Amino acid sequence: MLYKKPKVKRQEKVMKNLVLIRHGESEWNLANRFTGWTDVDLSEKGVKEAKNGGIQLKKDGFDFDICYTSYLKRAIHTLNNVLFEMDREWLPVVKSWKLNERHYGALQGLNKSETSQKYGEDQVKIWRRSFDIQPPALEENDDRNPALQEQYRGEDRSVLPLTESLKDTIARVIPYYENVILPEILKGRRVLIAAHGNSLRALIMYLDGLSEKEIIEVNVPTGIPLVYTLTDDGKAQGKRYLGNQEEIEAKMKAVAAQGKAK
Ligand SMILES: O=C(O)[C@@H](CO)OP(=O)(O)O
Repeated sequence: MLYKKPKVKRQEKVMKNLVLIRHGESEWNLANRFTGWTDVDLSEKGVKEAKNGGIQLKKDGFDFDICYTSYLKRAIHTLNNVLFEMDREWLPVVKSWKLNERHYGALQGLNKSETSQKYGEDQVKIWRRSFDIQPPALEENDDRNPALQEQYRGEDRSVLPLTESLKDTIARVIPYYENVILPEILKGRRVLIAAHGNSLRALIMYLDGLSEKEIIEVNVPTGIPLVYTLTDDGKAQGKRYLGNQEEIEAKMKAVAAQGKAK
């Protein structure tokens, strides 16, 4: 018999992975300074964390077709180190300032503990983790105004921030995700996003459908791959951090504690 009727298989929902990674420890994470759009590099430990992230992804059998990152070198260098360890430096990488860290306004450069000693831990937690309260803004004529920086020279000045709340960050991260990244995922491309504590919190809030209260307690550890399982239409089904869960828990607590007066 030449033709055998194929057995009909039950149609299974195709699951897709989306991997997020926060940059490794930066020089200003190490110095415990508010960073935002300040373009500081990774610390030595941060480079190791990024490399370990890549080693872990490779060990767990992950592969990607396209990567996204911000305009800030701590995220770009993290992605480069991950891709180096995976022998995937040839992958296409798309950069956008829409994935930048939340703009921390006039707090940028200040030490988080000293700021807590001066203004109180409660105020610092509001600045760090409230949903819609902006830190004090930069002056227009401040050198740190993105409108005066080369990286943003192609942008309409009116869309560039002088400070941002998480809500403001969501207003740029999520449209970028929905309009640029999600269509690639839906086409079946395996996506890796290397970004920042608060631009990833914006994405996590959206993917997990968290409330304004729930997102307050979410802290993203540096250099640890976060794997989302998505349904074939892009809805998040679950997520997990790769690696030693106790270490990851300790890293999240350390991020939360950065605002302590000590
Ligand atoms: O300083 C920053 O830009 C961010 C990330 O490092 O800090 P925080 O965790 O305080 O929001």
